[in-house]
Order: sequence, then C-alpha cells, then structure tokens
Amino acid sequence: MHHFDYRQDRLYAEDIDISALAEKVGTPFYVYSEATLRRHIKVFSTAFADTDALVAYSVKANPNLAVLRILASEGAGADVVSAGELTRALHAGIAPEKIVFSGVGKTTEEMEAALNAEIYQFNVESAPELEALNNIAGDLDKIAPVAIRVNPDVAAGGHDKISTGRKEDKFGVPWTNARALYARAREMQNIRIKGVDLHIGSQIADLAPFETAFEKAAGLIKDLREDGCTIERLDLGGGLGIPYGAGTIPPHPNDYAELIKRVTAPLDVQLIFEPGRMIAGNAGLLVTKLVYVKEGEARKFLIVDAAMNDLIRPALYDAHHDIIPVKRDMDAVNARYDVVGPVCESSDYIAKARNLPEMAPGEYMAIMSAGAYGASQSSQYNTRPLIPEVLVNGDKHAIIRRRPTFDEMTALEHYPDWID
Ligand SMILES: Cc1ncc(COP(=O)(O)O)c(C=O)c1O
Ligand SMILES: N[C@@H](CCCC[NH3+])C(=O)O
Repeated sequence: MHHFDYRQDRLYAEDIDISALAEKVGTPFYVYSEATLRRHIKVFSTAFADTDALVAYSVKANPNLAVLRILASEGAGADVVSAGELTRALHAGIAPEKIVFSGVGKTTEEMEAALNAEIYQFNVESAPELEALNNIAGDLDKIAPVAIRVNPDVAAGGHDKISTGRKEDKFGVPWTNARALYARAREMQNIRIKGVDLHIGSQIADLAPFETAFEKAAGLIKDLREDGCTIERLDLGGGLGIPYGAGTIPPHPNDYAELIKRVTAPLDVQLIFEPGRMIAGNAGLLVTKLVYVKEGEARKFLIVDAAMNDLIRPALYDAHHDIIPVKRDMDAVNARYDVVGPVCESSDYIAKARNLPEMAPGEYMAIMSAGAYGASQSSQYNTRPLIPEVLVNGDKHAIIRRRPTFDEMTALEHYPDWID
C-alpha cells in the first residue's frame, strides 16, 4: 500500500491533495506520511519480533520532534550522535533505557548529559574516548555501559561519502586493536562492557557486505569471550538501503533479518539496530514549484524553488531522487531537463538530464524519497528560510515545523556596539 499516490491524476499524501496543501502552506515544503512512518518501523520491528532486539531509530535521518514521538509510540528507541539529538529523543518521550549514543567526537558535556540521563549504551569509537568516558563517569560517580564500535574494514554503502566501515574511514576502533582495547576497558572502574558495535555505511543495497561484517563481529565476540569479557549485546548499526526509483532494489528487512538471525543465533546476544533511512526516507517528499523554464545553450533547465540548502543529497552524493508532477498530464510531451534551484552554486541541482513532462511555471513537482537526510541536512544558505515540514494523517495535516520569519532567521545575530 502506497501512501503517496495519484487519484485522478492528482498526487495525494494519504488523503490530502498535495496541490491544495501547497496552496495553503506555500512551497517549498516537506510532507511526511504518518502511516508510512508507522508501517516502516513496524516492518523492521516485526522482522525481529521473535528476538529481544532494540530498534534504536537513527535520529539524524529525520529528527523532527513529531516524527520521534510517532516512532516512540511504536516502541522505538533512538540512536543519537550529539547532546542535541539526545535532548530531542528524551523530549519526544523516548526512554533513556532505549537510547544509544554513537559518534567519534563526544565531548565532556555530551558524555555528562548522557550519563546523567542514564542512557542504555555508549558506542565508544576510540581509545582516548574510552579513557575520557571512564574519567567523566568517575567524576559523576556513574558506571558507563559501553559497546566498542569496531571497524571491520568492509566496503559498503551507496557512495564513497557514506561508507563508514573501511580502515581509511574515521569510524570505529581498528579491527587489529579491538581485543586490546576491550582488555583495557575491563580494567576501568567506571566502564561496564556490554557489547560490540559496528555500522558499516548507509544506503547499502545488497546483503553481502553486511554478511561479511557481521560474521567478523561474531568471530570477535567469540574471541572476546575467550579473553574473559562478558558480551551481552551486539549493535549492528543501520545502513539498510531503500529504493530511490532508479538503480537496484535493496533487500527487504525480512531477508536482512534472516541473514542476521543465521549469523548471530549461536551468540546469544541482544541485538540492537540503528535504522534511519529505512524508516524515514520513503515516508517523505519535498514539494516544489516551477519558477522558470530556461533554455540554455547546451541544456534545458527547470528552475524550481527548492534548492541544495533544502535537499543537499544530489549535490553531496550525486544522489538520485525521482521527480514527479503533482498534477499529472498523461498526454504531456517529455523532454530532458536539469532540475536546478535558485542557489548560487553550480552544484545546486536536484536532477541532471532527467526525462520529465513539459510543465509551466507555477506547477508543482514532488521530489520523492526525501524523508531522510532531507530536512535534517538543510541550511539557511543564501538566507533562504528553513522550509516547513508537514505531517499528514489520513485527511488531517499539521505543520510540524513552520517557516521562520526573517527576524527569527537573524535572531542570533547582533551589530557590534562600535558600529553605528
Ligand atoms: C552510527 C550510525 N548509526 C546509524 C546510522 C543510520 O544509517 P541509515 O540511515 O543508513 O540506516 C548512521 C548513518 O549512516 C550512523 O552513522
Ligand atoms: N546523510 C547521508 C547518509 C549518511 C548517514 C549518516 N551516517 C545521506 O543522505 O545519504
């Protein structure tokens, strides 16, 4: 069942006519389907329902408080990477005992906040971080529950810039140092080893790299247990890809689950997952308006009112997002266009050389699969306001983040007193 679909050639988000919504909210804006968010978290959780797995939604994918609250109501935990994300997760009602904290650069203040909140697990990414966490926990008279994130040196991920598990990546502890670091951790007064963690990349479209990495992790757990470590948990990170319209179709969560259960069954560990894109990506789209059709010397451009500051994935990762008209005309003639925004950068594009129906200025388009790493990676570059996020539930909608005013956009700025 699709929650973004045409009815009589008009695109709907659940039971909401997107053209009518665009007239009301003004473009550009994000629309999320609550039913899709709920369906995705359920599909993932159900695949592991026969285990005691913790599904810790990766907040960075889409950190809107309403999105977090919806996922919390489905029982999800959270994977956070900053004090800000931790605060969001707690604010939205996610229990601290379902929160894991990842990231290579946790600061003293962030560790203190997470220790005071009594989160479930710190995913520690280096030896100096482990020392710091032990000291800070000692100062607070707390015990930090820890998994060490290991780097299995496996290539995976939809793009060089989103691979995280190769030895040249900054993430995780080098495989060859892992056992020694666990041995060191065991000596630390304020560290309690709970498990092993890894996350090898994002938008991973086949199971093979997962299998290689997870087999390695299983081997490490056996070695660590031989060394006398108690390993109760295995955090497998996120990374499962989603269909973006073009290219390969990633594996279904059920197949991913089957592989994982096969590899981890002998280990008797609690599994932890940190899915982000898989939950939010296809639950959202970005609605934009055609401003001008420009005939260049070499290309035709559709200049739209959404730009790289709203959705940076094409500029950053050459990512493909399907683009479809909000009002479909089955008889329209197609042509090849670059779809670009108004930002003053050549990398400000949404699509290159894309076959699209001819459209007139004022018409709306939907940029698909934009629910993850869309709003969360947006900025005010070119002093363009952050765009609204709208949540749809059946025939209801709510603006879950509104467009700021100019005064709000500049509220943190001040003229120094020595300038008149
Ligand atoms: C540590 C960690 N966990 C989870 C995720 C979520 O990944 P994805 O959105 O690909 O599921 C990321 C981002 O890649 C991450 O860095
Ligand atoms: N932000 C990326 C993926 C990286 C995820 C964070 N580790 C994307 O849009 O595809």
